[in-house]
Amino acid sequence: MKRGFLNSNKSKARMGAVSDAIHAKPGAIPAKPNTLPAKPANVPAGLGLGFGFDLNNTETIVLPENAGPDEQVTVCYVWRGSKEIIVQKPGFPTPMCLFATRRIAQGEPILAERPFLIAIRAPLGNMLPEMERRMEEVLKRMRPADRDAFMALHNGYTDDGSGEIIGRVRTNALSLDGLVPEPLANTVMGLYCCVARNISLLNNDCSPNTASNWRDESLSYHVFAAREIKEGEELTLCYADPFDRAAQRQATFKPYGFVCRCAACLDPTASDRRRAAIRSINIMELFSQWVMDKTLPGDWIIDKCLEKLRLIEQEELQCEDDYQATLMMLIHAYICRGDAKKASEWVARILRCAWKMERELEPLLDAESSAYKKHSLWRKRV
Ligand SMILES: C[S@@+](CC[C@H](N)C(=O)[O-])C[C@H]1O[C@@H](n2cnc3c(N)ncnc32)[C@H](O)[C@@H]1O
Repeated sequence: MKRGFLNSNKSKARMGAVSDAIHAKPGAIPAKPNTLPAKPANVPAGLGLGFGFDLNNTETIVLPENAGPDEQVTVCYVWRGSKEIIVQKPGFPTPMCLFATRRIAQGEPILAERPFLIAIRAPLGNMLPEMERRMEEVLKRMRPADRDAFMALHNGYTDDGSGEIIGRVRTNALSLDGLVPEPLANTVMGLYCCVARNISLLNNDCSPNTASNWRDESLSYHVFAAREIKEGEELTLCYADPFDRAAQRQATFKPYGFVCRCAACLDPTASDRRRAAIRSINIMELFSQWVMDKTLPGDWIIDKCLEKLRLIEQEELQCEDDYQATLMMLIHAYICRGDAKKASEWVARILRCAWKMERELEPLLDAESSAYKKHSLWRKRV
């Protein structure tokens, strides 16, 4: 999960769930890519690229439409067509779950929340005043308590013409994959962001201790512990791409009005070197090479994976896709070697990445499972 501009059971249970292991205090988010419905939603004629950034093709909707008075709702300022994408999702609106946790182990759910606002990512430049005016109308659709909570959020964009609302969105929004009608998806207009009461309070750390995913079917963000979180540790996410160099990340944080003093930013030379090394180890390519080239030692790819994993853990970047992808290659490597016992140990590790929801791997938890012998990679490299 990244900040929007950079990169929650009936009644109370639907409101979003905050683990009792966390506490929100003043000054204290590609999610799994969403799939579009099999049948494309009805998109009004004229909503296409040729029409450019035409705000007349937008609408304000409140979802779920028939929410009870104590159910969290989201005011969405979106392109026409997104409403159909959302309401046609199988299971929508799925009730959210309550989590009760104390010790925060890797993969434990911490917070599930339906945002109070989803909006088109604000355009820059001369569109800002028009966007701000439209957002004033959007805010009128929010419940008073949500509006108050929104306006109480920090605004770091006070001197770039953003306005009070757009400024708060830009400071606090998390980006959201999907939900954009087909003609606009994969364009500069094809990105939404959302603001939520609790998740928007997460501060930045370039080695964040949370990872999250967005679930269309409940219109909610879910935050998990990306690694073991100690008692008293602040919960964080990264507002920038953590693989950017430290200087580049600081430039990204500038409009937010802070200088990051996390461990990676305080020792940028060593950290930049390790982060570059993580990215330089293309584990998928190396895996293909190892499967084809039988002259390479049997444990060659395993050493590469372990090296990458060591660097990721040193930089505390378990929230990043590289971590889970490396664990997956280790599992594949052991399956290729016909070692179900070792593979199952790494399956147990990857299943702790609960934010990734790799449920199809569950049968491989049991080293005796017949799923191993049926696997397409079984004993491919013995
Ligand atoms: C999304 S808000 C986070 C919640 C905010 N701390 C608050 O009190 O509302 C983003 C703002 O928090 C502050 N912030 C976030 N991460 C920070 C950090 N690592 N160091 C200092 N300030 C930070 C900055 O003022 C930033 O504009």
